Amino acid sequence: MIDVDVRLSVADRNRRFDLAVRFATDAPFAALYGPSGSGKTLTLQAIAGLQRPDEGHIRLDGRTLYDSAAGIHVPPPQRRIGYLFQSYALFPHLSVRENISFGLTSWHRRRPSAPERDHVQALLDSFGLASMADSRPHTLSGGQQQRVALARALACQPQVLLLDEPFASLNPMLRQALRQDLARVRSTWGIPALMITHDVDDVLELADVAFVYRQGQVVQEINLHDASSRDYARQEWASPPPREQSPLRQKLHRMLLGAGGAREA
Ligand SMILES: Nc1ncnc2c1ncn2[C@@H]1O[C@H](COP(=O)(O)OP(=O)(O)OP(=O)(O)O)[C@@H](O)[C@H]1O
Repeated sequence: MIDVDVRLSVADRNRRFDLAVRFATDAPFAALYGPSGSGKTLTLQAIAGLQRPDEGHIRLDGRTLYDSAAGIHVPPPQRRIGYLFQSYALFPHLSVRENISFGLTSWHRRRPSAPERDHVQALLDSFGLASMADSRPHTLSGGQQQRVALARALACQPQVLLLDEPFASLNPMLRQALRQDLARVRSTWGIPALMITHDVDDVLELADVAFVYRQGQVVQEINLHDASSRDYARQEWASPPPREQSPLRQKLHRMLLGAGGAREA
């Protein structure tokens, strides 16, 4: 399905970040998991064509989207990628139906074709949005807005769905409902997905494989269909990340142990 091997650097006046990631999978649902600032979003942007890597290749279902050696850089609109942003990014002045149809129109073709309109209607029905098709996004709940964003990402019949923390701004109950929606959509429409998440439950419930990020690199690949790997992920990621033992914290630790009557090891 997807084969990514890219190196890219981003910098502004004060900082620089180097991404050097490599992963390939045939799994229908892959998660990118790792700490904040480790390069997950940059990876999705490179796949979508919003960031041009310095070197490497990106292949999707045998189609080359980027190849530095061959001089290939397919422009974003031709990549057939559905991108779901963390913040939904719905257009406030457009109705639900117009938001979903947005990618099907352009300045010289204002109305979608009849088959495209049927496809949009099927998405509205499938996501339970038909009754609010003419409403504006601000009148919808967070979960409904997220469904509109998901339907919009699917409207152009993408080859892959890129999901950037799709449930981040939802409460736990809505998260659970949306996970089920996403799993249903994935199997109904048969579209592979690549999802960034910080939530171990997203990984355990949705993903077939997880690529673990650290400082701009993929450091681990976890097969979620393997029972021991699942247990490892559940235990490893459920606990809070280790806290840095600064000299001040070490001193505090010693003081507290001392105050509790325990001897320092
Ligand atoms: N245009 C840019 N100029 C300079 N630094 C950048 C630029 N874009 C991203 N970065 C830096 O690159 C690093 C990786 O960013 P990225 O958004 O990919 O992280 P992430 O793993 O998706 O984080 P999060 O999980 O918080 O979304 C961050 O330190 C970010 O500040």
